[in-house]
This record gives sequence, C-alpha cells and structure tokens, in this order.
Amino acid sequence: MLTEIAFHHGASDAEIADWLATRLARELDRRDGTVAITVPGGSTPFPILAELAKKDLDWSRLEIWPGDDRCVPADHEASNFGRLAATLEGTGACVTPLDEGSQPPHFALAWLGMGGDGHIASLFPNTDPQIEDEKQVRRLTPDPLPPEAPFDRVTMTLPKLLSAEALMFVIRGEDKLKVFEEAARGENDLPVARLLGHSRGEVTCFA
Ligand SMILES: O=C(O)[C@H](O)[C@@H](O)[C@H](O)[C@H](O)COP(=O)(O)O
Repeated sequence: MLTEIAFHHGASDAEIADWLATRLARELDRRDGTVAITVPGGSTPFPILAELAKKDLDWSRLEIWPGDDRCVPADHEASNFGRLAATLEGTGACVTPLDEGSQPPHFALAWLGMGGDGHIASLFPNTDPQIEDEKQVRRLTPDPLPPEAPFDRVTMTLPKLLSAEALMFVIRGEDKLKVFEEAARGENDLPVARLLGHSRGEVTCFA
C-alpha cells in the first residue's frame, strides 16, 4: 500500500524552518493553551531549529520534546535534549527531556529523521518496534550501536509517534530517500515502513 506523502525536494534548512513556523503559527491559532511537537536528534535538525528560533512565534505556548535521546547526561555532547535546549535557549519555549517514565502529551506534529537502516527516533531494526506497543516511551539498546552515538537510547514508540496529528520527515541523501520511498510503497518492513504503513494523518517529507 502506498502511503500518501507530500514530498518537497531540494528544500533548504531555511525553507524547512519557514514551513515549520507557518505550521506552528497555525496550530497556535487553532487552539488555546500549549502546542506540543516532537523533534529528532542527530545532525540534520539543528541548523533548521537555529533558523526556526529566529521566528516570531508565541514560544511561551510551545512545548518541544525530543522524539528520542541517548542515555547520557544533559550536558553530554550526544544529548539531544541538551542540544535542543541550547539551540532554543532564549526563545521561551518549554524544552522537555525524554525519560523512560515520561508521559508525553498529544503532539500536533511529530518531526522525524531517519537513519540509512530505516530507523526512526531510536526505533532501530533490531528492536523490532511494535504497532501495538503498550508503552509510549521505551529504553532500549540498538544493536549494532551506532558509531556516531554508541549509547543506550530512550525513544517514543510507534503508537506514540502515530498518535501525532501529522508526521514530517527531513531525509537528506539519495540512499536514505530510496529506503524511505521503498518503505512508503510497503516494500520493506523497516521501522520507518511500519510507521508509514499505519499513518492515517498528513505525512510530509523534505528530501
Ligand atoms: O537521536 C538520533 O540520532 C535521532 O533521533 C535519529 O533517529 C536521527 O534522526 C537519525 O539517525 C538521522 O540522523 P542524521 O540527521 O544525523 O542523519
């Protein structure tokens, strides 16, 4: 089954930040109280977030959660929460660390990256992520440990990510895009395919 995805090819970090700012402004207008989103770790998101941090938004009503994190102290260079808090410092946004016992809120948007092995958040293929997982957040050990961040992880689960009103991906590189497109066509059973195969809301991919 082909998942309906809106692809945007060749978008710059600034253009993706513009898209996010427009989406967040719309979500803030549509409801009272806070708007929560989840964002990825890794290398791709932070230049985008640095651009987004310059936007004129009601940041005091925005709650930002890492979709996953490495099990390291917040001041460790590999900490997604630490990098996120530093990048958004001064905006007024509430940046929340993800812990095994976290009960994350409802998300207006789940922004994800993807590894070349088809992992999303820290749902690596070896962890065999389940659509029916009864947990919202899990601690797990990738195997093999990713050389760029060889740590245990804490991650939102497939049902938690699927409960978001919309999914958005930033996929950089032809090899990754090939894996993503195969997953969208249901041609693999990687974690990204399991997510896409059960998504019922809007899916956007910047590649
Ligand atoms: O904690 C992490 O590393 C991420 O959440 C992870 O899922 C990341 O999004 C992908 O591995 C892509 O990483 P890059 O953006 O570095 O390619």
